[in-house]
Amino acid sequence: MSLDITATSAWQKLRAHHGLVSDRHLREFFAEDPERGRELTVTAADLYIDYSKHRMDREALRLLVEVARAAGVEERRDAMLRGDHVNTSENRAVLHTALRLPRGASLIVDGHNVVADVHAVLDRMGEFTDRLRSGQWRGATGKRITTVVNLGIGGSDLGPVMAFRALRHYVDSGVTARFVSNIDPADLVGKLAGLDPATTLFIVASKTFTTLETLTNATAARRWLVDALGEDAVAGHFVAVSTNAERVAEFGIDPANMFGFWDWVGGRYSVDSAVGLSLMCVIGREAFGEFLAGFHAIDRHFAERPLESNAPVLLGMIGLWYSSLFGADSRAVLPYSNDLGRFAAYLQQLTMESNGKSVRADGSPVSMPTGEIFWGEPGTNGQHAFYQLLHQGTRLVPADFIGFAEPTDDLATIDGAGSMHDVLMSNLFAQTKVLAFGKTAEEIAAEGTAPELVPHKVMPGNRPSTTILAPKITPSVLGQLIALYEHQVFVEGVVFGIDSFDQWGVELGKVQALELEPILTEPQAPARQGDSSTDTLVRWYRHRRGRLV
Ligand SMILES: O=P(O)(O)OC[C@H]1O[C@](O)(CO)[C@@H](O)[C@@H]1O
Repeated sequence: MSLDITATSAWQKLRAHHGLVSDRHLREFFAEDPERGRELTVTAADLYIDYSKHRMDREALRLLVEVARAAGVEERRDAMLRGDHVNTSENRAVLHTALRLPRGASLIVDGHNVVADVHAVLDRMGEFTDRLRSGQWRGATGKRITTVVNLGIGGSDLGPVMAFRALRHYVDSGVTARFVSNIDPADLVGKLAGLDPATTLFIVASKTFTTLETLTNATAARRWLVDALGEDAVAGHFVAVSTNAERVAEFGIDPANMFGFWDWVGGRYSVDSAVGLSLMCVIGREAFGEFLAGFHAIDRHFAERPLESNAPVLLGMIGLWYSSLFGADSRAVLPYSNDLGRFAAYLQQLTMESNGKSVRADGSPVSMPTGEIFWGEPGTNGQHAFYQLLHQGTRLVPADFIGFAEPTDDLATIDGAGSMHDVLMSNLFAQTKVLAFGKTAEEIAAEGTAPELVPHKVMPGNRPSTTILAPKITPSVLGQLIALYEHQVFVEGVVFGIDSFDQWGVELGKVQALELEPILTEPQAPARQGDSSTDTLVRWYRHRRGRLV
């Protein structure tokens, strides 16, 4: 039986305490507890995390930790880390943390040391990328490969594409990358534009090697290559990343050019597996090793720190405080870094595919809202778009601000005296301050504002945020940030009592799309799907495509 956390005394105490503090303002919390800005912080590897601007006192934090304990977060964490089958609906271990264990470590799962397997694949990836980057690996015409095109979707795309952008300063060898995911042909056509088949290598990345989008794009890419260079060129221009050697071979890729991983790596947890091959191609094996070391540093923090000072536990429980008790639907992720422009999109799969569930592991219905909706854009762009709602809207949107001490690029300000990066960071600090403390009607009136304008200008404040600071975007820091969110998702999932590692909800749509496709394309197919909306939409489409009989 899965535990219903809401039936525990720990939850009831938390709920009761929420009733006492939920109407209080962050201004009051800071006035009563002036040290909270210094003390409600935690350091995890290179990350400095300030969680003081949350609508809670220290007692609420204590009770949140009590709930985490009552839910069995420590036991479930340890079970995951040692390879128990915590993905119960698929009866699988969940071992993305094994992907970043250092060489020489040992983790015996079902009688087998998985760390040795992980490093064997990493070594093969390293050898391949060394050859590619040094120009030893040549295409069919003898030319060096200058572009790798990753063909994958979901977890086989979002991680590499996000990290490639974030780590653009580490692209160092004349090999660059492009990423194609969508079955919309515009994606492949757009990304192939300007590429020379002779200098292009495709990485077909698919855990299952059955995903329609990826196999369709891979087939189209193969045609593009063969049309230019002939069938014999395929071997030198296609490699695969998958757990399914049989399907890879069927597709025509030599299994010698396949980089494997295992069913205990979930797609959305796979950027640090062979799925990161495209990233390794452009940043090299050493930088990729630093990326993995960053994940591992947070894994250790998560495994070893008491819950009271455990960053993923605290942040996961704070997320739950808002989603379960304040009814907040979403969390904004606001990196003050243009290079993290795809970070929110990456987190959307991580958090929403993991925790968007309605039943607990034993099939019983959940007793609280699950799955925070993650969204966001880099600052300062978001300030000129949706921050109005964050500041004065009626919805409560907790936000994660992420910033860096050192810029990846810097330029002088208008007067030539300052640094644009300093301006960027002053915006981050200003936004968290204004969100938390706002500006009262009295303060606005005292500035001589016309009385009728005062209500429009009131900044209510009491809008919570976490601030995560790091020295610089390096491969290690990026790994740390990803692992920080991976483990938050896990913590929340344990409290919900759900299986955070399956994704049954995406299957039916795939099946129905396969059923509908011939109805859209075959003129003689009966255009009836049984419901009047789908029938009418299909008829509209067939009509516009000249296929209406
Ligand atoms: O790597 P694959 O097997 O092609 O799957 C791609 C993505 O599709 C999903 O299964 C969802 O449809 C994701 O979980 C996964 O990351």
